[in-house]
Amino acid sequence: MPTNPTNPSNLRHPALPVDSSSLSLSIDQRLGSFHLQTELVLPAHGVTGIFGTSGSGKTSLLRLIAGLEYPDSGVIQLGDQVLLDTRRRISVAAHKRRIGVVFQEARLFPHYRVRGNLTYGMPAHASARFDEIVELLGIKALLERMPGTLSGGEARRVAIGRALLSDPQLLLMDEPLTGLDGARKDELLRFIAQLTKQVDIPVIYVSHDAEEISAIADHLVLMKAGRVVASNRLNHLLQRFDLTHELGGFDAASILEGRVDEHDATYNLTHLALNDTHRLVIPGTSAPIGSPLRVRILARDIALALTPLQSTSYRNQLSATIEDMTSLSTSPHSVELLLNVGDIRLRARLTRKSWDEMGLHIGKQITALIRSVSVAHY
Ligand SMILES: Nc1ncnc2c1ncn2[C@@H]1O[C@H](COP(=O)(O)OP(=O)(O)OP(=O)(O)O)[C@@H](O)[C@H]1O
Repeated sequence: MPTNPTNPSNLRHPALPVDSSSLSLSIDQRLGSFHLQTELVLPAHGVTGIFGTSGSGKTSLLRLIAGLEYPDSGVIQLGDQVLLDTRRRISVAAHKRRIGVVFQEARLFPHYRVRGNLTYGMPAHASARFDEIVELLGIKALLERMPGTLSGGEARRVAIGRALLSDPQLLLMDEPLTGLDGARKDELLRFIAQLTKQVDIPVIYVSHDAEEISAIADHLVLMKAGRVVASNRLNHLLQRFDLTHELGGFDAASILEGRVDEHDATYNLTHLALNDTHRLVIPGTSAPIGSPLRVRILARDIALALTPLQSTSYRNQLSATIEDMTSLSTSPHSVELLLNVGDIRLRARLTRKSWDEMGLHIGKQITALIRSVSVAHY
């Protein structure tokens, strides 16, 4: 990779607001007829999902951050460290960026045992974390195995371990679940979601799978044709009616974070506290009491009633106010609603006929009905 670019562009890259360890970037790159023009400031903690249709520029963006590609012009800064500044002819080499990368395929060294793969590129000071990370990834029994003998999920976990042991300041994951089948994919997805909570390294997670992003991301960057359409907290973007189409693939839904309050062993249900006053009954989980849990409720899985119902199979009845409503030209039979449940926002979808017949309006108090069996948890 060149360190003295000969093509400084005349594009202006405005100063970006930088938190102590956030990632900020301003990139301009032409790849054939494709033009990546991206300005972003990403959080220093948690998982940022990069979502967009095929060819929107997700992988190109990741490769630029990793230092595997060099843009026509741009600035990339991780915390107070400038990784790239084409105008000042600064470019930190990929291997010096302290960025761990996990690709679509594990890319393990075939002639090294798992142990050798894990320690490859591990700085001496990171060796103290070897046992902890091996434990966390559940790969102790695999240490003496050759990569060719591993299952896809095992190999992916080793690749994640190798990236973590390189002592990164930032972890990039490019579709790390590609090619895994349903059960293994779910298992590794839950595992990565847990891992990102335990390891306080910011993660950028590229995927075109809405379910994966819903399970894992705190922040979402929505890309289209090389540009950032929106960048904000996942929940915030999911509430935006105007992005319903852009978030194609995401069913209109709400992501809620709660705490496990109680397990009902008789019926295998879990009670989740959403806040001081609201609870949800969801399918049973093994999550310990008090632990955080994320749930996703699809807009189409919420029904409304004017008053609480007495005899009903709906296990969840939340008192709510209609905060906003719109109709989308793509579905003229329905209306999109935003419900206010205390400090929580819920998206709901009804037929326009129900909206009219029930005399609903913005500001009206209603009861939101949610079937327990419809709630997905991660
Ligand atoms: N070296 C290159 N030369 C020409 N075009 C390129 C090059 N690299 C990428 N592109 C084009 O840039 C666009 C963005 O590619 P990129 O791989 O970043 O998209 P993506 O969002 O990751 O897609 P996918 O979800 O399919 O992996 C595509 O149209 C691709 O064909």
